[in-house]
Amino acid sequence: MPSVIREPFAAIQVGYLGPSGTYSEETALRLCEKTVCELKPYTTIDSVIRAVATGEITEGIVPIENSIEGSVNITLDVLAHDVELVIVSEFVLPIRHALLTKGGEKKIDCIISHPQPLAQCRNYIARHYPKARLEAVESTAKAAQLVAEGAPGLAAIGSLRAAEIHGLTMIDNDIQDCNNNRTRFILLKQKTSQAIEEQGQYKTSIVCKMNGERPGSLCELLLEFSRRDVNLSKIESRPARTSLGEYIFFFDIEGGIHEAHVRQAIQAVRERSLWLKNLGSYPCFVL
Ligand SMILES: O=C(O)C(=O)C[C@]1(C(=O)O)C=C[C@@H](O)C=C1
Repeated sequence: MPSVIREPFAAIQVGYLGPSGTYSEETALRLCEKTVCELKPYTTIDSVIRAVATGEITEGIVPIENSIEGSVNITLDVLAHDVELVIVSEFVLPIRHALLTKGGEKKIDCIISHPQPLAQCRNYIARHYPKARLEAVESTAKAAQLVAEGAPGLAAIGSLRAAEIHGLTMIDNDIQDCNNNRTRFILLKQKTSQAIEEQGQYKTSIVCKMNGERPGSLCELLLEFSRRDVNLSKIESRPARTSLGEYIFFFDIEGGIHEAHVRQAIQAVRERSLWLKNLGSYPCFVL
């Protein structure tokens, strides 16, 4: 199977975090299985998102949340502050990390990976390589590339697919701190009138900055959902970037914008907010 589908005249160009061998690429390949599209690697997650925003590519696939380490902050921050894009679908990928070296050596001085996998394998590293230096790079495949090009004593944390692509040897597998490790990816597009099929379970993502913070403000905002029987599947706060201690809130709402109670709850929350961005309604991922 080619690692990148190259269709020079494809109307859909999907950007992902490269180089070849990342979990993001694996997700992009699965998502694009049935479509003719050109897959384009980028060196960072934010450059993928920004390339969709400028129209350089039509779609971008980026990680947003992991079951061990939580939110991918760069994705949340760029979506909230820097671009006007919508989420059109989500995909959940099981993540199984391996420890990879060039010649199968087990004497390791330095472990290289993306910050998320380094955190997802924190206990394993502390138990087996407490003295190893940790080095964070842009992606797991970039780490594999560096190990392949570097001196002995370097190890990468990444997938078996990355090992195969970059010619590394797996010295330990399934090293993530929890077995059921999963990362949720989202597919982003520019804002157009979103087609909703009105079938199946939908999810809507929003981000807002509350208007005023007095005792009970967040509780009153949450009541707008509960009063309308709208369930939330995720709440996350991030710095508002206005002042220390000021936050913005991300909500994942069960239901689509085509459902009246969801629309009304969002409108009520908008009225309690300084600003609110609708990040899109999209079908829930089902395994
Ligand atoms: O480095 C990669 O392989 C990626 O696709 C990035 C990423 C992430 O940012 O969370 C994706 C899934 C895994 O959780 C680990 C790393």
